[in-house]
Amino acid sequence: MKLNSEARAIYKSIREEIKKRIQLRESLDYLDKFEPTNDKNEILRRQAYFKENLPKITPELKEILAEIKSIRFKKDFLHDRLLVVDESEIEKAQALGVCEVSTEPLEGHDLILSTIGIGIDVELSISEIAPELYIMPLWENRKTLKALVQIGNLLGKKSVAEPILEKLKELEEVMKRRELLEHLDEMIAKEEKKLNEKIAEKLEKFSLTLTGKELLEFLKELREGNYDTIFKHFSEIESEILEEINEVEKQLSEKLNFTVELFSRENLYPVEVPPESIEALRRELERELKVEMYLKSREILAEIKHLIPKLKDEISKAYELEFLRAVKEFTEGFTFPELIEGGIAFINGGHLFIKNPQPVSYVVGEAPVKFDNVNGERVVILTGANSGGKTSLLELISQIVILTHMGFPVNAEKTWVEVLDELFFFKRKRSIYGAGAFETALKSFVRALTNDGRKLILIDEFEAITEPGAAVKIIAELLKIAYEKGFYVIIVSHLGEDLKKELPFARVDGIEAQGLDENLNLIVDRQPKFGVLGKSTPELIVEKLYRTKRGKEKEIFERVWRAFT
Ligand SMILES: Nc1ncnc2c1ncn2[C@@H]1O[C@H](COP(=O)(O)OP(=O)(O)OP(=O)(O)O)[C@@H](O)[C@H]1O
Repeated sequence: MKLNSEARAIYKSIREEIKKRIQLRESLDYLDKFEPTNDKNEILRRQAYFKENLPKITPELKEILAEIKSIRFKKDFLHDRLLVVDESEIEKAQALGVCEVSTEPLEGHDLILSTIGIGIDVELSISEIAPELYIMPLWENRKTLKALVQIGNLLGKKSVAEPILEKLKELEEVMKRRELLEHLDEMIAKEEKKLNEKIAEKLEKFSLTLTGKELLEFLKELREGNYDTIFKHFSEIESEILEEINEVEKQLSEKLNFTVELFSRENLYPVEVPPESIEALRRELERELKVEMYLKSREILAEIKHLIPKLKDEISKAYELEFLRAVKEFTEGFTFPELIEGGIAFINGGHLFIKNPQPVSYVVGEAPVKFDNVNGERVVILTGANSGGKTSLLELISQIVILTHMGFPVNAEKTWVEVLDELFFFKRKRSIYGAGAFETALKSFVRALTNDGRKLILIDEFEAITEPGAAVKIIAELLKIAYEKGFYVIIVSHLGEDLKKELPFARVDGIEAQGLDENLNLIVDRQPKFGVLGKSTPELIVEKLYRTKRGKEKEIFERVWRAFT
């Protein structure tokens, strides 16, 4: 379906409304599949799709879907491992491109894998050589997996994320240690500090327990060359300190699942861990964890690899579900239009961008709905009060027509729409006057009339850019052409009376102001009266000014107002 630039702007604002409700970037692509179309079957197909799927959306899905992230399995070159293969396999192994390949063991790798029995046995496949490339993205996206499980439960379809998560649990232990390794320095520094505080306390207590009597005893033993006793006394404290050190090392070993000997026994106070010992420990731990990580990943992958294509499927289904959820949120209270031939009509349509709009019903052409004073007119002149809602009505009609052609439910209680080839919306340009503006407007209006096809042409006050006399002639002639070509036209005009004389086939509708409310605001019935010329009621504006102004101005407004009464 073709839209002129102002109709396209309305389409864009509708898209924006849906877009801003979509929480996942990947779901935005679905919106592109719903461009307005003039293919009736396609519209019916889209309606069937929404009718089937929108009821599945429940409110709980919003929060769960927000957790979904795409899981990317990227190929990467792992520098920590070497693959040793036979001369004949070298090309194939290199083509995998995931790690260094050689025909003999080389120095400097944490992991040696091999097809010829030098190191851990592997086959020539990425999942055997670098299983972490699959397992790590899954591990890092556990939130997505959990969300998929929840979505599955809500929709009554078991998710493959469930067995994947179950298997990934086997990785928890290694991962915990990996995390500890990241904080190794802090952890050791903390233990070191705690230990030194404890030793300081012990030393202080010990020095207090050395009484004067004991001191004299020591001197005696010393004189007699009885060093053992003295040594025994002092070594008590030394063994207590060593015990403390052992205890701390035991705890660290348990945490890291690795025998740790860090503290120097040479210097007992303050105890110190030499930086090179920490470094050596880190290297050792890293190496061990790498091997463990590799083996566990490989084992897990062997069991879940076949589930990955299904998982990818589920994720793209989740993106689609998020699109549908946003559509459902946007179209709450909307209904599906019926596709008919011969006209466009709706009952109680609500403008999308007016807060608490008064619902409006409208018809152009023939539709299976009866309104008084309506006889299937295809050309309508919309007249009436200033700020009555004429422009807003044209916008509402565009919104309903565009949503229909997108295959969406529409913002009205009941709707009938003929499938169209083109929608034109000519907006009034308030600020541009003069020959240039007139010429441009005339050209685009004529362009809208040239080709054949099923068209709806909406025009907002064409006469504003030329003088009323000429405007009647021009508009009347153009509307005759539109009528002859079978186009639907709704034109806002203050020249309703004059145009009606020229165009017997056209209907004139009117939006009317009913008076002023207690705050002197215009009370307008936004529902146009069919077949009735709408008065523009400037006397109400005059009355408002007379009632709100003071002094000399008030007197003048009063005189003008009296002229109406
Ligand atoms: N159905 C409605 N319900 C509530 N408010 C509405 C409705 N239609 C229009 N309005 C409000 O009325 C005001 C005037 O609307 P609009 O500009 O469409 O009137 P208009 O008849 O085109 O005015 P003008 O004669 O100045 O061109 C706007 O503020 C709009 O939000």
